Amino acid sequence: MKTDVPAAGQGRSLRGLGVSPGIAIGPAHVVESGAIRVPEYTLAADQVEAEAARFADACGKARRQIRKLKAKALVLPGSASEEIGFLLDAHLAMVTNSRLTRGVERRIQQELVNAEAAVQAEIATIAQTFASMEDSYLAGRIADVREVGRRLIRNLMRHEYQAFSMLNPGSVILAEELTPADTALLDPRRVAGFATVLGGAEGHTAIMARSLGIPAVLGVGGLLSGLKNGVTIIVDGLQGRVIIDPTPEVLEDYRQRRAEREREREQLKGLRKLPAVTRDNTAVTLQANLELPRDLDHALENGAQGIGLLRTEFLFMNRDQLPDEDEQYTVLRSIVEGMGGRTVTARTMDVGGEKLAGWMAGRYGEPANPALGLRAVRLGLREPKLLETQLAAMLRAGVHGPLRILLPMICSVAEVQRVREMMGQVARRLRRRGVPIADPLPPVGVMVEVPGAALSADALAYAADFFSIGTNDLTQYTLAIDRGDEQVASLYDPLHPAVLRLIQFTIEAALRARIPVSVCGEIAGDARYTALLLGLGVRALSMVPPAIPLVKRRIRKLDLQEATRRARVIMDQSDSGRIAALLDDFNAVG
Ligand SMILES: C=C(OP(=O)(O)O)C(=O)O
Repeated sequence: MKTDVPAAGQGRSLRGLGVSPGIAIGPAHVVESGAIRVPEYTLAADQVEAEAARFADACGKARRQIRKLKAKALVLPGSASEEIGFLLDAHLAMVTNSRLTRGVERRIQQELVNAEAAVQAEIATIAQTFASMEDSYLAGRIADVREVGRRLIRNLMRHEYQAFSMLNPGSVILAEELTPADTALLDPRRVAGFATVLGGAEGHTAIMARSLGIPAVLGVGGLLSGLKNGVTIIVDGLQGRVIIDPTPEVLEDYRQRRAEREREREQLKGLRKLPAVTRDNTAVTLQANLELPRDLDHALENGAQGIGLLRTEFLFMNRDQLPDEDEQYTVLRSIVEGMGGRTVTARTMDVGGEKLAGWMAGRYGEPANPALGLRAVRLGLREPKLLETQLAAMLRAGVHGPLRILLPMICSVAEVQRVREMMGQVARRLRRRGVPIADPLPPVGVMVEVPGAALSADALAYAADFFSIGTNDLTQYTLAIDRGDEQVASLYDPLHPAVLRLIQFTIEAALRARIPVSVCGEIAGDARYTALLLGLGVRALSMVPPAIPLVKRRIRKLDLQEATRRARVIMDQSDSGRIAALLDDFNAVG
C-alpha cells in the first residue's frame, strides 16, 4: 500500500487499481460487519437438502474470502503478517468441517431451522462453552468465533448488499470486497462510486463497474481502517486513488475535474449517430457487451450496432433456484426485441465453480481451482439439462430478432459438435411440441479464450460459424495470471507478445475460413488498442457501452493502411514495454 502525503495535514489518500474511469465525490457508506438481524423460520422436510447446500455455499464463499484476506496479509510488514495469517488460519479452520459447521448442519437437518438461525444458535453455544472454561486464551477466541459467525450469516443473507437500494443518492461504497453479484445490485442513481480492499482490474466486478459507468478503485490496502459512515470520499477511477476526508482545495480541484469530464462526455454524445469508419473508408462494427438487461438502454444510447456479448450469468446471480426455460426465454426475448433488429450474440452461461451457488456446492463440492474447473460449456455438457434449457430459451428468443449463440471456454472441436447435436435435439423437441423457434437455427460461435482454442483455431474455424476472441481469459490463461487478483494485477498484460500472437493466429484462421471474427475482451473497449486490433484484421469490436464513443473517435481518426503497417512492426517485437511504446507513439500522431 502506498499512502500519499496528506495535503494541509488533513485527508488521507490511498492508492489502488483504477478499474472504472471517472470521479465520484460523496459521503461514505461503509459496508461493515455490525450486528445483523437474523431471520428465523422452520423448514419443510423437502427444503432441508437445499438449505444444507446453501450453508455449504456460504462456507465455500467464506473460505475464498478468508484466503484472499490472507494473501493480502502476507505483504504486511514483519510480525503483523504472521499474526494476522495465524488468525485467519484459525478462521479458515472454523469454516472447514469444524465443530461449528457440523453443529449447523445438524441443526438444519434435525431441528429444521434455517441456516442463518442455525449459525446464530451454534455460535451462541460454542461461545458459552469457551466462556465457561476460564482460560483467558480461549475466552479471547470467542471474538473470533463471533466474527466467523457474522461472516457466514452475511454470506447467507447478502445482508449489507441488499441494503444498497436504500442508500442516499450520491453515496460512495467502501467495502472489503464486492462480488459481481453484489455489483449487479448497485443502482448508478444512488451509488456515485465504490472502492474495495480486494479485487483485480480485469475481474467481473471491475467490468461491471465500467459497464454501469460507476467510477471504481479496487485493491486498496488500508481502506477501511478507522473509516466512518458519512465522511466525504473522492474516488478517482482513472488514477486509482481514493481520498478520504479531502481538504477544501483538493475537493475543489476534483469538482473541476469532474465537471471537465462531464463536458467531454457531452461532446462524445455527438458521435452517436456518426458511422465508425476509418479515414480511408473501412467500416468497423461496434457492438456492446451486456452484463445486465438494464445495460440495454446504455448500449442504445451509445450507438451500439448490436450486442457482441450477452453475458447470461446474470440469470443465475443472487438466487437459490435455477431459472427455468420460460424465465430465460422472457428475458432473452426482451433483449432481442429491445435491440430492434440488431444482432444479439448470447453466450451460454459462463458459470461454474463459485458462481453457481448452493446448487453446485451441494453436487460437486468446492472446486480447488474454479478458473480451471467445471465451468462454462464443460458444466453444460456434464449437466445437459442446464445447457438444454438455455439453448431452448435461446432458440425461442431467436424468433423475435437476429440472435447468435456463443459458446464459452471451448477447447476442442468435439465440444462444439456435441453442443450442436444437443441444439439439434432441443430444436426437434420444440418443433414436435409446436413451439416456434428461430428458422434457420441461429449461428453457433466459439469464444476463443483458452490458449488451446487459439492454437487450434484453424480446426475450430470449420466447426464454428463465427469467432469471438475473449482477451480477458486469453490473457489470464496464457500468462497464468488470475485476472481478479490484485496481487498479480501488474503482471496482467494483454500486450504480451504471446497473447498478441494467439490473437493474430485466431484472426488469420477466421479470415482463411471466411467466418466473422470479433474481439469482446476488455481491450476492445480501450481506445489505446484499437489501431492494433484493426491493423491485425479485426473489423468488429464489442465492449462496455460507455466505451463505444471513445473507440469510435479513435477509429474515425485512423488510417487503416498505416495501422496495418504498424501492426506488422509490433508483431515483430519481443517485449511488451516496447510494444506499448510503439502503440503510444501511433496513438499520439493519429
Ligand atoms: C469477454 C470475456 O469473457 P469474460 O470476461 O466474461 O470471462 C473474456 O474472457 O475476454
